[in-house]
Amino acid sequence: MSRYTDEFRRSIDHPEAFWAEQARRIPWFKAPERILEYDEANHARWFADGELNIAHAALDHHVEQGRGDQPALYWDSPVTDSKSTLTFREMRDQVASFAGALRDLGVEKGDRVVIYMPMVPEALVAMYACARLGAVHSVVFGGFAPHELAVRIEDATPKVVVAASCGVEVNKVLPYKPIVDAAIEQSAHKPDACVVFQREQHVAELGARDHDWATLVAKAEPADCVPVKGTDPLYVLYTSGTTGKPKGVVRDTGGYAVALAYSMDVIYDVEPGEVFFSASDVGWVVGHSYIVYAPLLRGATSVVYEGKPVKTPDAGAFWRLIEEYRVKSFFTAPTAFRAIKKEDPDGKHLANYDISSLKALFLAGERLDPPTFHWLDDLLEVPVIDHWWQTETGWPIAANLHGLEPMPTKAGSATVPVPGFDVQILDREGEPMGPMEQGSVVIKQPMPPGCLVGVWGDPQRFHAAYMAAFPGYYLTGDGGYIDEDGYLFIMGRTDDVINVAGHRLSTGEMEEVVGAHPAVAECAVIGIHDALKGQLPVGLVIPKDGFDGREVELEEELIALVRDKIGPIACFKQVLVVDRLPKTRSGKILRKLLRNIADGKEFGIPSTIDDPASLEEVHDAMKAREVGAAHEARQV
Ligand SMILES: CCC(=O)SCCNC(=O)CCNC(=O)[C@H](O)C(C)(C)COP(=O)(O)OP(=O)(O)OC[C@H]1O[C@@H](n2cnc3c(N)ncnc32)[C@H](O)[C@@H]1OP(=O)(O)O
Repeated sequence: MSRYTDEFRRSIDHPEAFWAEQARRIPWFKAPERILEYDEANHARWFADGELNIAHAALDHHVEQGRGDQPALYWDSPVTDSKSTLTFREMRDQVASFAGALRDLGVEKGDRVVIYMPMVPEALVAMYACARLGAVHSVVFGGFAPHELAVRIEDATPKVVVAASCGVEVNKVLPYKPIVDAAIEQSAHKPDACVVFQREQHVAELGARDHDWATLVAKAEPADCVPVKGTDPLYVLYTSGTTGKPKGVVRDTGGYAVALAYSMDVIYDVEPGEVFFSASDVGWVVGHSYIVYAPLLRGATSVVYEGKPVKTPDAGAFWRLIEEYRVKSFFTAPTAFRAIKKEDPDGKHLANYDISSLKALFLAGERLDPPTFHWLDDLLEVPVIDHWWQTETGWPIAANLHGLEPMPTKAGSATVPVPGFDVQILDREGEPMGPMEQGSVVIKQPMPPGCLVGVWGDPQRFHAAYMAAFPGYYLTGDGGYIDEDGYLFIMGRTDDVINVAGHRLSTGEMEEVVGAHPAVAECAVIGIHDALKGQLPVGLVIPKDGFDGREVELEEELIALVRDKIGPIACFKQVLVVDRLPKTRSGKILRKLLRNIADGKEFGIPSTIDDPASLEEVHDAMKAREVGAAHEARQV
């Protein structure tokens, strides 16, 4: 039996024994004795009686073990022309001081703190400071508009909001304070206080509710780590669902710490003292798991990068970082390499750098398309590893287990299920499917440690969204198949969630925004293939009777509305005005068919269609506006 097969079987056949063993990777205050339990809704709960603090495990513990002078973070910010290093000791001390400042504002165990910050070390300090107090952080990505921030503030009801005065994009400074103020204005819940970390690129004006980070910290006493239970929440991270309201994914503390520590070993193969670089953002789950928590838990150094793959200053940026910080494992989204490939198709920048420290490249956040895989595989002398996971799972579901038993790669496959994840493919009736048969990708209960334990404040939604479709299984929302060798192929979402540049977005939410425009009678937003960003949203709208404005103006207004309500990362840039939308006789818009047309695929006219002519009209409109590859679509 291979090492992988042995480990995987043990994790599935004897989960309690397997995870009790992995739990020894963590310095608990009180080691767990109750390893796996089920709550009243029959969902797994891990390490319920264990006591720990993840800030202690990731910082204080390493200082106590003699790593105090080792860098915990390398911050590299080409957009502000700055760099700095924080050792484990400095990081622990900054976290303890900021935790003291939060405590002075009344933050206690279980309170929520919303964090709206760019890729600066203080974002990580704020997250760890919450963890130190046992408070629950909820980080919101800086590319979200005030409305999105407001929805999250209203749902999480934080006592305090922590923000930076600004974010810095390639060539623009984005003041954050007006966004935070507008969000608090829109939210029914008002936090007691807002702490602002002032950046020199833009200093924010502070109001009555606001506190300056530096002033607060200067007078705060450092706070000790508050012991929390293994099952106590560490954070809430919102993710797009099929409806307008995002879901607050709740992560526990003990299971998450154990899963991350395990993954750093068996998947990413990073040892204490080595350097891990994840080019993402603290606002996404990749940032939470593999910029903030996992590297430091492992005693490794994390690179915090405030820049882009291209234009900061060029397509050699990642290679420069790998050389400069002697990065061993590097993780990013495929879209980042598509951007590099576009600017530097022959990979010429690579020749300027010594990347011999790099032992593996990991990609996730969206499907690694075979052309990008082959481009990287030809360019690099290290394994190019696609792996698949979700905000909900917090760590990889399927991967090539580089630290356990590297396997041959297959383009388009995330390789094999990670130990702990009993991945299965089910048909519509919930029956298991055979090799090569495509169906719903599900995970048989119990989910391993580290996965979501609920939707914040909404147990019903947790059950309905993930557990109800196939009792006994977690519904991933992705479709795919397993081949004869046990390799998993993820083919895309089975719902209306789209992936734009590695950002998971809801077309349903965009439809709510577009449909709220006074001139719009009906609309559909579909995700179409895009060579750079993976997918892009396109709107199709039917104006209200009597609409006498100009279509081009309506399009501009709708684009501005989505940018204003959701944010620039929605990349909503094209709207078609049509007379009718193809629907079934029961009134359901035929979105899959619309997607197929926009993607240039062959399409048939379904027998359930209400009015076949509507399809031809939309196809003509798409061709006229050069939407995607609609000109290649053929009716069969
Ligand atoms: C495995 C579990 C997961 O899936 S977790 C999610 C993993 N996903 C990721 O890590 C995301 C990967 N994508 C990226 O890092 C970026 O898209 C990369 C590839 C770097 C490209 O960035 P960029 O050129 O800015 O394009 P974009 O599509 O991201 O941005 C579109 C517009 O939004 C803006 N934006 C972006 N980030 C911010 C931010 N933090 N604050 C404010 N605005 C932001 C961009 O400037 C851009 O705006 P504009 O439309 O040009 O005005």
